[in-house]
Amino acid sequence: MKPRPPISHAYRPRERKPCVGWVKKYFNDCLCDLKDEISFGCGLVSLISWGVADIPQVITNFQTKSGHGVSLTFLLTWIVGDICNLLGCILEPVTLPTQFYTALLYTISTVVLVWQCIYYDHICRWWKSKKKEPEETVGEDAKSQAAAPITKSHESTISIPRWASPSPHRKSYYMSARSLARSGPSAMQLNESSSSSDDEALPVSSKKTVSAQPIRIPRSVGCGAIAATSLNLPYQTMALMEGYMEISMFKQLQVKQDVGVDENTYEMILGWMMAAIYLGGRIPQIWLNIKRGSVEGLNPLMFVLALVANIAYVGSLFGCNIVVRTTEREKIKPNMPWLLDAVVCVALDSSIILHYIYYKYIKRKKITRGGEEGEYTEEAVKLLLS
Ligand SMILES: NC(=[NH2+])NCCC[C@H](N)C(=O)O
Repeated sequence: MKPRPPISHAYRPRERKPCVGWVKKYFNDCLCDLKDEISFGCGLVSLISWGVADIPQVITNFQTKSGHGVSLTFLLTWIVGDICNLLGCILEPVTLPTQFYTALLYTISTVVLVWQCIYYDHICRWWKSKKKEPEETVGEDAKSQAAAPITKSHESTISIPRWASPSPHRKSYYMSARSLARSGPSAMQLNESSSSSDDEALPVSSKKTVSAQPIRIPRSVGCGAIAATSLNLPYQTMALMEGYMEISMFKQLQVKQDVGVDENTYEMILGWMMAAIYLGGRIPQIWLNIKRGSVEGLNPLMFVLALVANIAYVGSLFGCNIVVRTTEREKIKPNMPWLLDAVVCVALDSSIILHYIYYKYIKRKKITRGGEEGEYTEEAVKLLLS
């Protein structure tokens, strides 16, 4: 391990202003010039974007009572990547508090999202198929009664519910750019009913039938879980903030005891693992969209927010840590996994957003134009837009 550069000299020449009180207090960071402020601002944008990124998808899932629009494999890779990232934050002696909080925030929100998808797509289905069995028996009895010639029509009709759902920087010592950069990034669109090309391919009559018979799933469970998680979050976060402050003090001590910065092998392994997992995770989502030829149930805002968060993360890295704060080229190397991850994620998220635009607007227009009669087309448009 290379000896850590003397902490106290790292940024002192650039210190011109006193630290900003709340930044010092809550983020344990000191902004001494405009570049620091830009960097911190980018980190903050990234933190906020990540903090809310999953909410649109959570809302869409709640509205559709399904998580089929988003790939569960993609979300699970996010969680695995997040765990690597959190471990990296804890191991890294010079991690910024913004990084740690961001990582914690998106891990929690992604856990909520995954839980919701599993709940709607697996637990609910299983539970309803269990309930369905006795009801089907009743339905068969009803059918045989209906077949009897004397039975009146209104008595014979027993509707059987279909339960199956459709589917930085530290002034006191050298700071790794990764700290800010890690505060990463996804988008959502509130109240948008997503209509897939699968739906679009359906004849109008069958679409009407589907919309006339909404699948009813009790909301209380999903609501309760989300509310409970959200209510608990501030308290958990406060406790974690306190915990983090302690860890960070301990880490500062470590730094002073000349712990190496650049060549933390475990951190690098975790960093590259995290980057590979995050990047690989987009593939199942892209594949799902292509396979279905549809973006039904997917909230694009999640990816728009991820895009903003990743761009802001790169901005915070380049804006201050790597280019400005650190002049030594070799300091870029340890931050490469985070930098590469954010840059490639921007490209992949852009492609997912383009997919969304294609399936939602361009492909839909083509289908609409393909209508046989004016009336049919208009009606189809209304249904598709609804
Ligand atoms: N659960 C999360 N949102 N994790 C953040 C992932 C960050 C990573 N750069 C990505 O865009 O995939």
